[in-house]
Amino acid sequence: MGLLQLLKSQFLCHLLIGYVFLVSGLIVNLLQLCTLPLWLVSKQLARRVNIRLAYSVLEWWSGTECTLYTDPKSYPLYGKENAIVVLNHSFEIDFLCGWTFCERFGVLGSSKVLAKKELAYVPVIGWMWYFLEIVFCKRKWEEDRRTVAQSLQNLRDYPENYWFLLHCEGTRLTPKKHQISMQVAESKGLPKLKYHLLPRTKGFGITVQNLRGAAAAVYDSTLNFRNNEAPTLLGIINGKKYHADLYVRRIPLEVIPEDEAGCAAWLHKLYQEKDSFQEHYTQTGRFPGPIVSPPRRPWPLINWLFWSCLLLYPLGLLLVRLISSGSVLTILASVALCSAASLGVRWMIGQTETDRGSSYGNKEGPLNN
Ligand SMILES: CC/C=C\C/C=C\C/C=C\C/C=C\C/C=C\C/C=C\CCC(=O)SCCNC(=O)CCNC(=O)[C@H](O)C(C)(C)COP(=O)(O)OP(=O)(O)OC[C@H]1O[C@@H](n2cnc3c(N)ncnc32)[C@H](O)[C@@H]1OP(=O)(O)O
Ligand SMILES: CCCCCCCCCCCCCCCC(=O)OC[C@@H](O)COP(=O)(O)O
Repeated sequence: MGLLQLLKSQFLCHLLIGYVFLVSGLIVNLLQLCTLPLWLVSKQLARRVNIRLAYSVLEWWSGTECTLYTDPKSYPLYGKENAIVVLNHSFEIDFLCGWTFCERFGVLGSSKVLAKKELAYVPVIGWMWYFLEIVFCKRKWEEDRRTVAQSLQNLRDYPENYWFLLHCEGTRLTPKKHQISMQVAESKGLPKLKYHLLPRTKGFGITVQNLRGAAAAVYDSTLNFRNNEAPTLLGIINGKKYHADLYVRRIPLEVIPEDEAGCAAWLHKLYQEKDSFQEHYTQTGRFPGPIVSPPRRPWPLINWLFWSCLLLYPLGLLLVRLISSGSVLTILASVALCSAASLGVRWMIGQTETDRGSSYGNKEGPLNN
C-alpha cells in the first residue's frame, strides 16, 4: 500500500475529506441559489454560471483509472457536440466513471442524466442538479411522459455542449432483477441477455424524439472493471484503486428509426450487441477496438487544492480556539455536530449502494415494475 493510499484509509482523513466535500458543496448550493435572479435577466448567462459552479463540486476525489476503447475517427468529436450516452448500469460507481470521462472531454458541468426523482433530495449533488436542469423521472410512465418531454425540450437551446446520460436498464443490475427482467424478455419473445437487464425503451424513445436535431449522435457506452472487481464508493474512499474500461461507439442519430416501435426494436438490438461486448471482455479481458487516452487536465487538482486551503485553514483555527476555550459544553456540541455531519455523509454514500437500492424491477407481477 502506497503512502497516499495509506493516508486515504485513515478515519481522520475521511473526516477531513467529508468536511471539504460537504462544506464546499453547500457553499456552491448557496451560490447557485443566488443565481436565481439572474435567470430572469439572462437565462443563458445563468446556465453558464451554474455549469462552472457545478464543475467545482463534481470533479472530486477519485483514484479510478479509466481506459477508453473507441474509434480514433470519432474521438475528436467527443465533447464538441451534444450526444445521448447509453450506458449499462451494473456498478455502484458508474456515476463517478461518467464524471471522470465528462471532465476529460470538458463537459462535466453541462452534462445531464435521466435520473430517478429520489436523487433530487440528496444534499449537495441533488440540490445542485436542480440548477443544472437535470431531467428527473418517477419511473411512472403516465407522469413521466409529459414532464420528461418538457424538460428535454428545455435543453434544445442549451448554450454549451452536453452529454445526456441514459441508463436504459432503469435500475442497477442484481441477480433477482436480472431473473425477473429475463422473464419479461421471454414473454416478449426477445433474446435473453447475460450481462444486462432488459432495457426500458420509453425513456430512450422520448429522448431521441425530443433531442433530434439538437443532439448529433448516440454514444453507445459499455463499462466494465478489470479483475472482476465490484467497485464501491467506500472502497474508493478507503484508497482502493480500480481500473475501469469503457467501450464507446458513436452512432449518428439519423440512423435511429423515428417511429416508436422501430426505435424500441433498435434499442433492444443495441443491448444484444452490448451483451456480446461484455462476453468478449469476460473472455479476453479487453473490449474490441483500439485504445485512446484522453489527457488528464490540471483543473481537478487545482480545484481541490483551492477548496482544501480555503476550508481547512479556518477549521484548524476553530479547533485551536475550541480546545483552548476549555468549555466542555462547547466541545460536546461540536462533537455532536461532527457526528451528525458524518452520519449525513454516510447516508449519502448509502445512496450509491446497490444493496440499499430501490425495489424497481424487483417485483414479480403483470408489469414487473
Ligand atoms: C467518450 C465517453 C462517453 C461516455 C461517457 C459515459 C458517461 C458520461 C455521461 C454523462 C454523465 C452525466 C451525469 C452522470 C451523473 C450521475 C448519474 C447518476 C445516476 C442516475 C441514474 C438513475 O437514476 S437511473 C434511474 C432512472 N432512469 C431511468 O429509469 C431511465 C430508463 N428508464 C426509462 O426509460 C423508462 O421507460 C421511464 C423511466 C421513462 C418510464 O418507466 P416506467 O417503469 O414507468 O415505464 P416502462 O416503459 O419502463 O415500463 C413498462 C414497460 O416495461 C416493461 N417491463 C416491465 N417490467 C420490466 C422489467 N423488469 N424489465 C424490463 N421491462 C419491463 C413492461 O412490459 C412495459 O413494456 P412496454 O412494451 O409496454 O414498453
Ligand atoms: C469522504 C466523503 C465523500 C462523500 C461523498 C458523498 C457522495 C455522495 C454522492 C451521491 C451521488 C449519488 C449518485 C448515485 C447515482 C446512482 O447510482 O443512482 C442509482 C440509480 O441510477 C438507480 O437506482 P436503483 O433503482 O436503486 O438501482
